Amino acid sequence: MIISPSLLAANFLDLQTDCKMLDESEADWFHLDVMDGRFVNNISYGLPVIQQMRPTTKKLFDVHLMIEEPEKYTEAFRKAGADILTVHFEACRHLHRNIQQIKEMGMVAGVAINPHTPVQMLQDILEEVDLVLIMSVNPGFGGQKFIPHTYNKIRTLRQRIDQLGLPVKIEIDGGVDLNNARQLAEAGAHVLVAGSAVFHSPDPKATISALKHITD
Ligand SMILES: O=C(CO)[C@@H](O)[C@H](O)COP(=O)(O)O
Ligand SMILES: [Fe+2]
Repeated sequence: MIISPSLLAANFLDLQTDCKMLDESEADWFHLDVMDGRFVNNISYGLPVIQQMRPTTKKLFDVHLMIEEPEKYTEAFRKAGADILTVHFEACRHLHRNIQQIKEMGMVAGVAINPHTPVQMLQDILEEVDLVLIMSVNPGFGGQKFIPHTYNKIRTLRQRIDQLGLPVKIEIDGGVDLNNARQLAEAGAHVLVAGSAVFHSPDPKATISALKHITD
C-alpha cells in the first residue's frame, strides 16, 4: 500500500519537524492539500509553503488542488516541487487539456472526484490519467467522517481499470484510519491519504507503518 500522509493536519508552526518525521517514516508520498476558498469553503496553504518544504525530502509531493481554474497554476506547482498534480473533475471545464498539460510538464497526472460524482463520469478520461483520487469525505476540511459508499466506488473503478488493463492508481482521501484501511485495500485502493489518523495519533510513525502494512 502506498501511504500519503496529509500535512493539512500537521503543526504549521513547526512544519520542519513534521516533514522530517515523514521523511524518516515509511510514508511514500507527502499529500499537500491546496484550497482556494472558492472551490471549497476553506483556504489552506499554497506555493511558497510547498516550495519551502521541498528541500526537506526526496519523497514525492502529491499535490491535491481543490481550486478553481487549476490550469492557470500547473507550471507554478511544477516549479514549487510537485511530482503528482491532481485536479478536480468538478473544477475543470477542459479536463482533457489540463491532464495533457500536467503530463507535458513531467508530472504524474491525477483527477479527483467529489463524493457525489460517479466514477462512471471518468470513462472517457481514464486512459489519459495516471491516478484517480476518490474523495471519501466532502473536500475542504480534515477530520471528517468517512463515507462508506466509497467502497462501492472503489470496487467499480478497480474492476474497470483492470478490465482495460490500465496502470491507473486509485487513491482514497478523507477519514482514512486504521479501522477502514484494510477494507479499502481489499476493495482495490492503491494509495491511502491520512491526515488526522497520522498526525493526531500518539505515534505518527508507527501509525504510518501500520497503514503501510495493513494487508501483510
Ligand atoms: O483533501 C482533503 C480534505 O479536503 C484531505 O486530504 C484531508 O486533509 C484528509 O484529512 P483526514 O480526513 O485524513 O483528517
Ligand atoms: Fe487531499
